[in-house]
Amino acid sequence: MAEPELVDVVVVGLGVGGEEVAGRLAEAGLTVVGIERDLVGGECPYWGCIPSKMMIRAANALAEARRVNELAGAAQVQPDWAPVAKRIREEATDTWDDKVAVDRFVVKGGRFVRGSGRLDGPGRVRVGDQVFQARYGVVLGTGTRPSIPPIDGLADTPYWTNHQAIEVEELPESLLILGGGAIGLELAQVFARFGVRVTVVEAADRVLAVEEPEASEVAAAALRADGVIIATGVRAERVSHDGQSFTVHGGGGAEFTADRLLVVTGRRAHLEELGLETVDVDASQRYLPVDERMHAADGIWAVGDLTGEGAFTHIAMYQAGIVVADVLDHMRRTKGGPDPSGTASVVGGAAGVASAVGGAMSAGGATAAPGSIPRADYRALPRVTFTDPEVGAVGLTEKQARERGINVQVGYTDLTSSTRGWIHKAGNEGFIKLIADADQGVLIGATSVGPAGGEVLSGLVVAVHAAVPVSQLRHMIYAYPTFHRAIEDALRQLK
Ligand SMILES: Cc1cc2nc3c(=O)[nH]c(=O)nc-3n(C[C@H](O)[C@H](O)[C@H](O)COP(=O)(O)OP(=O)(O)OC[C@H]3O[C@@H](n4cnc5c(N)ncnc54)[C@H](O)[C@@H]3O)c2cc1C
Ligand SMILES: NC(=O)c1ccc[n+]([C@@H]2O[C@H](COP(=O)([O-])OP(=O)(O)OC[C@H]3O[C@@H](n4cnc5c(N)ncnc54)[C@H](O)[C@@H]3O)[C@@H](O)[C@H]2O)c1
Repeated sequence: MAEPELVDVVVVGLGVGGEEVAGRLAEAGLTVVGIERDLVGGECPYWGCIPSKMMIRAANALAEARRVNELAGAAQVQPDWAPVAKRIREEATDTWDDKVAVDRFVVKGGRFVRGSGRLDGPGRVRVGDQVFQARYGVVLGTGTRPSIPPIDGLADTPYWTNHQAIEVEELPESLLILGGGAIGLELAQVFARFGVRVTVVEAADRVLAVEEPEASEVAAAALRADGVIIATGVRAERVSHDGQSFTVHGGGGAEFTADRLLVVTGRRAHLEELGLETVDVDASQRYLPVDERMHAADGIWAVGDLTGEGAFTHIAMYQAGIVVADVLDHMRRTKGGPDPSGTASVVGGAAGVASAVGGAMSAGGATAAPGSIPRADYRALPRVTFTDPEVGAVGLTEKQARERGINVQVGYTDLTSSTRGWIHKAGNEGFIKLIADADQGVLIGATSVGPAGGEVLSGLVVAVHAAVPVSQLRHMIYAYPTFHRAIEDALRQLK
C-alpha cells in the first residue's frame, strides 16, 4: 500500500467548480492536487453550455434569416449541420481533448492526476494506487450524470444522452426527446430548425415545469411554430428499438417513433462512488448538502451541481469563490497566517492569498462584508433557458411565493404590445412577470421571456438581489424603446 503523500488541498473532479477552486488555490501558492477522470472543465465546455449555445447561435441565425420574408424581402435558407459540428469540434472542444485545460492548471502550479478519486478517511483521497493526505481539506466537485428513468426496455436500447447529441455529425431525420426541461427544449428547437422532425415527450403537464406556467406556454408555442411536436402528461411505460428506430410507448396506447431517442430527464449525483462513508457522511442522499460556506463535513467542501443548489455553471463559479475564500481562511486559522517559509509552498505569500480571497469575494457576491468570508445566498438565483424566445427567471415563481405564505403581488405585461415588441414584429413573443412581496415592498421573483429575455433579466436580478424598493424601481428611467422598458409597465400592473 502506497504511503500517503502530504499536500495542502485535494480537489476531486475538475469540472467548472473544481477547476476554478483548484486553479485559484494553486495560484495562491498552495500545493494542490487536482483529480479528474474524464476531461478537465467537465460538462459545460465539452457537452453542455458552450457547444449547445454554439448550436443555438447557428439555429437562431437560420430562424432570423427565415424572418426576412416577413420584414425585409425574400431569403432562402439552406441549413447545413457541417459547419456547426466543425465549430464544436475545432473551436469548442478540441475534439474532446483537454490538453489546454490541463496545461492551464499546471501552469498555475497545480498537480494534475487523471483518474477516479475516492475519499479514504478524513483528509485522505485515493486515486488508483496513489494516496494523498490533505493538510487543509478536500474539495469535491464531481458534478452529476444523466438520470436515466427505469423505463421498461430503455436500458437495452442505444439511446442518446446529451453527449451523443452534442457530438452528432450527421443529423437524423427524426428525433424523440424524452424530457421537456432545459436541455430537451434547447436541443429540440436547434434540431427542428435544422430540419429534423422532433417530438418532445414530457411526463409533467407542461414543458419547463419549474418555471412560470406562462413561460411554458410561450416556449411550447415557439417550438410548435418550429415544427416540434410536444406531448405533455405522457408517462413513458416502455421503450423499444428494432435496430433502426425507437418507439416510446406511453400510457393509454400513445406511441411515438423516431430514428433516435435522446433522454434528458434530469441529472443525478453519484455520491456512492465517493467513499463518503469513510468520513461518516450519508452517501444515500440525492445530492451532497452543504452549509453556506460550502462545508459538507469537517475538512470537506463541495462545489457545483453535486450540491443540488441549482445545476448551473454560474452557481458552480459562485460557490467556487466561496470555497476558495473559506479554504484560505481555514488555512490561515490553522497556521496563523500564510507560511512565509514556503513549507506550504505559498509562492505568492500574503499578497497571493489576499488577491485570491479578494477575487473570491467579488465572485462570492454581496453577502460578504469587507474582510469577511462570503456566505452563499441563493435568493436571487438567475436561470436562462436559451430557447428563442429566451426564458429568463430569477428568485421565486408566483406558486413558490404563495406556498411560502408571502403576501404576493403579481405584475404582468405582454412584450408583443410593448413599443419595442411591436417594432420587432417577427419573433417578438414574450412577457415580463414580476412577483413582489407586498409587505416588504420588494421584488422576490421575476420572469423575462423574449428575444433578449436572458439579457433583460439582469436588471431584475439586481432588483431581487439588492432588494431595491418597488417604489424606487417605479421611479427609474427606462430607455426607450428597449425590451427592458416593459419592466416599467409590469411594475405598474403589480396587484
Ligand atoms: C446540455 C447542457 C447544457 C447546459 N447549458 C447550461 C447553460 O447554458 N448555462 C448554465 O449555467 N449551465 C448549463 N448547463 C449545466 C452546467 O454544465 C453544469 O451546471 C456545470 O457543468 C456544473 O459544473 P460542475 O463542476 O458542478 O460539474 P461537472 O461539469 O459535471 O464536472 C464534474 C467533473 O467531475 C469529474 N468526476 C466525477 N467523479 C469523479 C471522481 N470520482 N474522480 C475524478 N473526477 C470525477 C467528472 O468527470 C467531471 O468532469 C448545461 C448542462 C448540459 C448537460
Ligand atoms: N440554459 C441553461 O442554463 C441550461 C441548459 C441545459 C441544462 N441546464 C441544467 O441542466 C440540468 C439538467 O437538464 P435536464 O433538461 O436534463 O433536466 P430538467 O430537470 O430541467 O428537466 C427534465 C424534464 O424531464 C421530465 N421527465 C423526468 N422523467 C421523465 C420521464 N420518465 N418521461 C418524460 N419526462 C420526464 C421532467 O418532468 C422535466 O421536465 C437543468 O436542471 C439545468 O439546471 C441548464
